[in-house]
Amino acid sequence: MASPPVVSNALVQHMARLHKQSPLFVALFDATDTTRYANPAFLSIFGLSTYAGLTWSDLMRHSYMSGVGAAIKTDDFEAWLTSTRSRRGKLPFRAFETDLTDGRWIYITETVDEQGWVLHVAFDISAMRTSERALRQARDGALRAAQTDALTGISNRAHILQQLDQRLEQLRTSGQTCGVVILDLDHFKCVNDTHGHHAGDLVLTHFARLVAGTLRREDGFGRLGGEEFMLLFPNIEAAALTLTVSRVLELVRAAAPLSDVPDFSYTCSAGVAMLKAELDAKANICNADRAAYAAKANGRDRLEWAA
Ligand SMILES: Nc1nc2c(ncn2[C@@H]2O[C@H](COP(=O)(O)OP(=O)(O)OP(=O)(O)O)[C@@H](O)[C@H]2O)c(=O)[nH]1
Repeated sequence: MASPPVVSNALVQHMARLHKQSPLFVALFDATDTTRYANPAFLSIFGLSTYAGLTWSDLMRHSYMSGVGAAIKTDDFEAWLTSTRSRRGKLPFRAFETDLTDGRWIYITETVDEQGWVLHVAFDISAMRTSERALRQARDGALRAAQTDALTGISNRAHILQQLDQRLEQLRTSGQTCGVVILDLDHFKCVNDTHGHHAGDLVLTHFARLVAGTLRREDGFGRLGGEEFMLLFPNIEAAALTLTVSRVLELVRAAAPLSDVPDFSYTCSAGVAMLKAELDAKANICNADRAAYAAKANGRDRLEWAA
């Protein structure tokens, strides 16, 4: 059998030279979403001369603040970031179109490896027929809406379950482990009953943003329904998962999400499990669900591991 081609230094140098001169926008981000490579064309989008130390979120924030680069049309950048991050780097491949502040229109491809590194290759499609652009944009918008929870902006049930299937597949094919966590807000009915449904909505939105801010890019976070959420943590040890979830519970406990009621606080309970290759998606969810139920039964505001 022929052996796989060797990636020699010379080959790498050719690739680097070609990327440098290519009009394609090429960038590579590691699992923490820090830029590890960006060619001059990519940097020119943002009017930057270096990418050193910049994360993808930094690039987006830079665009938003300076008006150079990605056209980000929102009044609430942090909400936009939470929502966009819930779709970013979750599936092995996706492609979409976006516009730049200078009026250019680009087509972006996003390829994700099993270690959570993301390769972007994008190209300028400004010259392509504009008549079909509105249609394509509507299609991308519809896809985003179909994946997004309307209230919190994170993944909806269908999107997080799609990610769960993906993680199960990776566990079966390459042994890549993944933690699954069910988070359920405590006594949430009481929040609605005491402070009103609108306040309840604010708490849910606040919770989603707070938790999203603690996650790695490859982690999945979705709202299953009501006050129940699911998290997926690929490539994590049990001890680290316990620490991460404990930190989430701590942050929630310390939060004051209602500015009108400054002494209002809330808690949540967590059921934690590692995905099991021999179980289907439903049975894996049941496992974490049972643990969440135990956390409720044992007094709430705590995490329990699945048996
Ligand atoms: N404000 C608001 N409330 C919601 C939403 N979705 C579900 N709820 C409410 O969430 C509450 C969930 O109540 P329960 O299932 O009894 O659970 P709980 O009060 O959190 O009690 P425990 O889970 O046992 O701690 C219900 O009152 C629902 O009406 C939403 O989108 N917005």
